[in-house]
Amino acid sequence: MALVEARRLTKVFRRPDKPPGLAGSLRHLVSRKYVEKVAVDGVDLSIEAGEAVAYVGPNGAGKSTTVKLLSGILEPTSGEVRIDGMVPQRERMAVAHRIGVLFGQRTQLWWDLPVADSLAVLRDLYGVDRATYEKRLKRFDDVLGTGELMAVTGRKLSLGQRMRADLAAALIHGPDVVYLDEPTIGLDLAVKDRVREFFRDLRDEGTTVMLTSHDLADIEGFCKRLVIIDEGRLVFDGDLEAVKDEFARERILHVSTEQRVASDVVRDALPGAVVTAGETPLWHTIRFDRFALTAGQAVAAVSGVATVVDFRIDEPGIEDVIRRVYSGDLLLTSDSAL
Ligand SMILES: Nc1ncnc2c1ncn2[C@@H]1O[C@H](COP(=O)(O)OP(=O)(O)OP(=O)(O)O)[C@@H](O)[C@H]1O
Repeated sequence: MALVEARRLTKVFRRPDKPPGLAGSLRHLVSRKYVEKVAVDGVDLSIEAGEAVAYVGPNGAGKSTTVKLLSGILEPTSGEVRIDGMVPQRERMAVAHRIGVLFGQRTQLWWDLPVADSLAVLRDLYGVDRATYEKRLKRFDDVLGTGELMAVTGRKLSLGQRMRADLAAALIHGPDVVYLDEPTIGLDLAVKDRVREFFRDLRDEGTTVMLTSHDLADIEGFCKRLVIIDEGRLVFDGDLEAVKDEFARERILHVSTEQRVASDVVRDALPGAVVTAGETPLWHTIRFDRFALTAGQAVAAVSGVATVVDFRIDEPGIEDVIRRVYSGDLLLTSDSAL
């Protein structure tokens, strides 16, 4: 059995449908109406030990709700979750020892306590022995620079400091499954880099990671598997590189020539490609289907009409893949990835 298993996982939220104002509140008192929101809709997901999975989707797609269901914070409306065979909603303490959760938008540090005290409370709660605790603190300090934050109270931390301290709090008990929900949101680039490096270390040590992020740079080079959710349903579950290869067919070649050549001339040399003017009059941008043409053939074709001085090729990014899934271009069916 996989380390993390969700079967037909569903969460329906019910909230009062209350007309605005006092009159509306009074009316709601006598005739209560509710609206239902299906936040997670029949999600099946299996994550093996050691996998790093990217969980992406547009705003309101159901990502955070899934993470809350997988960690036992929320009770599913139907379906079930198992973490190493245990149901997190029932075996709370046993599962809490195995998982770490970081919500980028919310802290789990105590507002009025110095970070050191928050971490010590968590240490005692999880029964982490002193030597292991000190070793982990040192490591967090080495990679995340948390040492300088120890004496600062939760409320005084800047966002970047808060995230680093929260990561330490999420991992102080050495969980083997970690859910990271928007872990780099609002961080400056230097802190992002440190945090990403830390995630790579975690993954390389065999920690199972599920990462939710709108910042696709968090995902590239970190997660092998991509899971996409939209309106509560999984619309894609597969290998990130494979899907990039299969669906991001377009290659973009930027080429500069010694002499000016009209785009039409280049276009005639490259039937099927889309040729537009580049960043300077000596550059052209050529979009082509990589299954129809190789980059070498494209460069050779331009060389036939002018002397090529320089070129570069843009690889398709994960943004392309996700954009295509959202636009319905990349439709997944039961006999493809899902
Ligand atoms: N406690 C709640 N009560 C009612 N509706 C909720 C609750 N929590 C989430 N929702 C709704 O469920 C849907 C999914 O929300 P969720 O936060 O899981 O999305 P998300 O994919 O994490 O979005 P984002 O990327 O914006 O954080 C949204 O329509 C949201 O408004």
